[in-house]
Amino acid sequence: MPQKPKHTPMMEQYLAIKEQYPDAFLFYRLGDFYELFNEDAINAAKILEITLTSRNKNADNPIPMCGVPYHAAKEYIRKLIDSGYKVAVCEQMEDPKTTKGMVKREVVQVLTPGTYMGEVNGDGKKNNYLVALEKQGSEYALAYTDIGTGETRVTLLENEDAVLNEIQSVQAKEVVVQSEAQYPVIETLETRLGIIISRQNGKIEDPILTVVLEDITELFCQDVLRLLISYLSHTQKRSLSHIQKAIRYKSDQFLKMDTYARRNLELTTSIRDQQKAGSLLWLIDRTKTAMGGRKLKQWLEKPLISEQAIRNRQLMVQSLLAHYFERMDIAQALSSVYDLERLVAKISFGNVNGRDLIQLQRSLEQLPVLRQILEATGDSIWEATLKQMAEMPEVVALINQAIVEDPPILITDGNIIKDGYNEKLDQYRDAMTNGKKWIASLQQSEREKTGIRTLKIGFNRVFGYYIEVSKANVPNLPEGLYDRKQTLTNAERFITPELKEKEQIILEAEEKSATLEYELFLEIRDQVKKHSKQLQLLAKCISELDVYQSFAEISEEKHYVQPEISSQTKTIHIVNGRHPVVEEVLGKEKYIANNLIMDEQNDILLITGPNMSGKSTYMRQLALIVILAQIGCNVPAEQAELPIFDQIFTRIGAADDLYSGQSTFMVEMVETNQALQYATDRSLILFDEIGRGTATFDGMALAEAIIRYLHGSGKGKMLFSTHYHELTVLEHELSALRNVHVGAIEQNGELVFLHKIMNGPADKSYGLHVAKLAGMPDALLVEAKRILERLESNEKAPLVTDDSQQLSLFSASQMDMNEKQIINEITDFSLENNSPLQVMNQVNDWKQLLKKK
Ligand SMILES: Nc1ncnc2c1ncn2[C@@H]1O[C@H](COP(=O)(O)OP(=O)(O)OP(=O)(O)O)[C@@H](O)[C@H]1O
Repeated sequence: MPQKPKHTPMMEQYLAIKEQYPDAFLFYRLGDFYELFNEDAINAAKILEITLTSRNKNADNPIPMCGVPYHAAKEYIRKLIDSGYKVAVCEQMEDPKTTKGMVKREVVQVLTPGTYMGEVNGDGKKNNYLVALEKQGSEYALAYTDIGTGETRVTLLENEDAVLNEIQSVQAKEVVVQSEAQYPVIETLETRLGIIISRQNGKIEDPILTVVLEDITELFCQDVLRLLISYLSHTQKRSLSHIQKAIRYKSDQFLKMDTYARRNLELTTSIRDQQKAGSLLWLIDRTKTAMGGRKLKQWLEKPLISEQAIRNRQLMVQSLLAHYFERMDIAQALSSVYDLERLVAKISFGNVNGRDLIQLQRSLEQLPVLRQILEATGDSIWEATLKQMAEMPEVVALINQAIVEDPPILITDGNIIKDGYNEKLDQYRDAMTNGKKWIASLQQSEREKTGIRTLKIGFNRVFGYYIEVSKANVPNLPEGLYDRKQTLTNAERFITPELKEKEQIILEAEEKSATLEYELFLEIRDQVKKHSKQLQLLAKCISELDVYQSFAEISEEKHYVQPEISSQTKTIHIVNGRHPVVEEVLGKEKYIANNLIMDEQNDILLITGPNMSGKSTYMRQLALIVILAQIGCNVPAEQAELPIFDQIFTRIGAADDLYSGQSTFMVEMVETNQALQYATDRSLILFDEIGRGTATFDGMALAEAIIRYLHGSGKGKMLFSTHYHELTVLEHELSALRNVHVGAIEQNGELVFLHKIMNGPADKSYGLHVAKLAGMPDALLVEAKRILERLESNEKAPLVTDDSQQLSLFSASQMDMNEKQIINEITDFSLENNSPLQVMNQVNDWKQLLKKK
């Protein structure tokens, strides 16, 4: 049997630890470096662009190796996490200087994309959620938490679509499942959406679980939370005390939008580059704190459907709108508030430093100010907020008394604690200062004593304090005055017993004071930690207040109005509505506001109009107004009356499905089908040019069939834009359908888009106008016009319901040229512009033509 290559004891230790963390890069601490070996080293060297070397270069099996200095490790770890990997940090648990044999090492934390607390990319206005998922029968339980804020939620979902939707809506990078779990959605998450799947045995006990499960009664929800906490416990290996009790939510408590809709409507990122710029969030975000920014994003992703809850938010916004100066003061006070949520997490996680505590103090100092302002409004709606915004004077006082104004980043180096806070520390400091003063005065007294004006006192790490006399002056020293310590080329160094005694006092005091400061700091931290729950509640209040003032600010600046919302009505009545983002980009003067009126009976608006005239903008405008209304913000319109919608379905624009690589037409059909299946009488459906992705007849047939299917099906309100003018005749037949069009006129030979929505179907020949403007040959345009007219005369009846249409079209092509010409001329012939005599002559011409046949 071949012998296994023998490893050094260190490698044995490394391999044993690595075996426990197969899916993470193991950062193995070796002195001042973290080293990586084997596969880890090969891969990390590539990703981190660092040199790959090897251990035992000359041996038969050199071990690939690379390393990063410990003080720079943070950046490297961040890079790996950012690229979707995990990192297990393995530290030396003993001091190598005082340990005989192998130093004990342990993994102290596993950093993963879903649990990373540092900022990966962004401005802190984004949550980083870790999701846990379980399946039982056909049902799923899903829980998530942001370890940086402790916020935790759990829900039950009934199918795979709902799971994918929820996970994408919280933008999770990592999903935890049970160790042995195997079901299709896991594969979809991993391969199609590129989400990291982590496997975990859900049985690790952690004291925080009791808190997390406090309000959760359903066993299945408890299970998935247990899995979530197990994973956190396994990876973080430290106090999770800031994780909050889980909130059970149901997805039907919020306005539902699937991933497509959210993406199409560009709520939090633009379609073009997936960045915040150009999105609705980008436009309306006037929050002053990072936690306010996160709250706004959460609200935008989950608009409300409860009339009462929406009205509540509206009241807060109106109160702030009515009190301009108070609002300005609030905004200013909020600008001095730091990220309380993250500070609490850091405090309980144990990685808080002096600066963080100063930030906490500064934030808390704004509380009385904020309370005073809210009270000054005299509005009773702030009562609940005021109750929750408890001031914490003892925390402020503690930090104020204990921590210096500008503490260092490290908590082990001293200079954090203020003078006067702790007697012992003051004594050490006195000893240090007095000792140093004594030494400083020593130089003067010794110079006087010896008459050597160049004598000086110095300090080095090896010998401590010494008296230095130049070689030339040494003979002038009285014999036996000092003890000789060191000889240099040009000087001699001496010490005295008294000097050494003082030195001892200083060094001891220095060491003791650093240790004491560290201990005191930990005590203070624990003191503050006791207020975690209160601080979290405060963070919630402040972040909401921040969103309200943000709503008020944008509403005032952009002249948005408070919409009248009601779950009773089915009428949409928007006067001079605008698309908030397009308006912002174009400038208010250039944007043409439009009404959108759909009464109880009118369920479908069929929108026609030339390309680029503004059909999809008009449709998106409605969706964005609805969403703004349901998050409690004012809306871009002069007046708005809206029902409360439960879901928004969209099929808009040409956003290819980049994630799944499906064809555009397939995506179109998938999206359309979602609406057909799941829409209710309270849903909003936006269909933009359904059928465009396939052949004309296919497309038109599908479009008409979809309209017919939804008409009278009681599936809410639908806006349907189309190029197929043929569909406009449906208005005669379908009572709940109404035609509108986007106006355009020809002016000085140019087609001018009015961007104005008008009643009735569009004029049909814009396509030809555009072709003419593009300079196509006249002959071709004449021919196109003839063909168009022929098609139109053949297709007055809707296609799908009349199979013979295809036939009559076919027979039309069998006609001879003369007949076709006559029919075209008859169609073109204007009775109004010809005298009776001219008409008779013309008819005669046609008869002659027919005879020639
Ligand atoms: N109400 C408006 N006021 C001013 N400009 C507008 C308005 N609506 C749209 N536009 C401008 O017209 C452009 C085209 O709008 P949109 O994409 O909505 O047209 P469309 O009719 O849906 O086009 P297509 O049929 O090619 O999809 C927009 O980018 C915008 O610049």
